[in-house]
Amino acid sequence: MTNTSDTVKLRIGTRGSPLAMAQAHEVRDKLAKAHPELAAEGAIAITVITTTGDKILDRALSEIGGKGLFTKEIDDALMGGEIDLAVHSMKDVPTVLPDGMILPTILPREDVRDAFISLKYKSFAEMPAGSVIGSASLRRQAMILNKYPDLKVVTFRGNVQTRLRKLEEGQVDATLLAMAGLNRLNRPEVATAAIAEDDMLPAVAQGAIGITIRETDNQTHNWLSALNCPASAIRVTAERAALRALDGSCRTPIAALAEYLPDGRMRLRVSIVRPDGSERLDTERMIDDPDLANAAAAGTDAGNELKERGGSDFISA
Ligand SMILES: NCc1[nH]cc(CCC(=O)O)c1CC(=O)O
Repeated sequence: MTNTSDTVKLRIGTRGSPLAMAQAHEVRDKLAKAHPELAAEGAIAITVITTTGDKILDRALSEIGGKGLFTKEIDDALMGGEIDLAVHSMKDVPTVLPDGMILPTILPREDVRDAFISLKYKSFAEMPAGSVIGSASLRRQAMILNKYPDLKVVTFRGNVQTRLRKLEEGQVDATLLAMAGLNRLNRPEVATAAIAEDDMLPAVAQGAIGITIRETDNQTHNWLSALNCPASAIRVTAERAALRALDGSCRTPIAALAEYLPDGRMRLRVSIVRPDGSERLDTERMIDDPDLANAAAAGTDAGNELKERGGSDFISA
């Protein structure tokens, strides 16, 4: 008699979107490769969990409000013991984790840039005044309006297929997605161009995948240690510390990017933008000998500086 539940050694929880599924499979494959005891067919189960963010498709995420739109239901399954680890796009993970949960693993980070996608134009600069760009991200909308005040932005959600159809129908002239997502879906050709970080600073942790587990689960923790990328973890830690410092402000568009320089130092850039694009504040920190602790300290410091400079007016606008 074969009973699959006997053979399952590890249960991965994930959202069901094509991108989330690709990420979960990547983690399963890496674990199976690193640990012979997980390599047998069926040793790692993948459980799909629907989140609030997956159910509400007709509104901007900022409008639905609250934190953890893509994580809450998965957190509950993890803490309730229905799954042993959860794979997340770190961009969607709130900066404060529920009690008893840890984030021991960040995979090697993908391309951090946003993709410009249009059937008519090669870049924002080519677009005539009044052209319409669809995005559900307050950060992308605000960054576009800040740099190109003559362009129009509208709220626009959906997967790659839906967006391409809407572009073809002419509902919008361009849309944006993360390069990382397109690459993981094996659809890099969908990007008309990658937008340089200087032109559009990415979201905190864009392009990074993180894995959460129960704090007490040493078995899973040990299995995962082979998968962590320390450099990516330090970068994400710096950016998330900045976000956490600014957090009361969940409607303020925030962007941040930590990068290693050729000399080994880390450069952290953080920006906040008014939703209508009318004002933008930037700051930067250089981190010598970056590690998790000094990256977090630099991020907190940068976030606090912007919070102070922006004041309550900017932050809750
Ligand atoms: N919920 C949106 C989301 N969360 C993570 C990604 C992309 C992948 C990544 O940044 O790691 C996306 C889609 C997008 O912005 O295009």
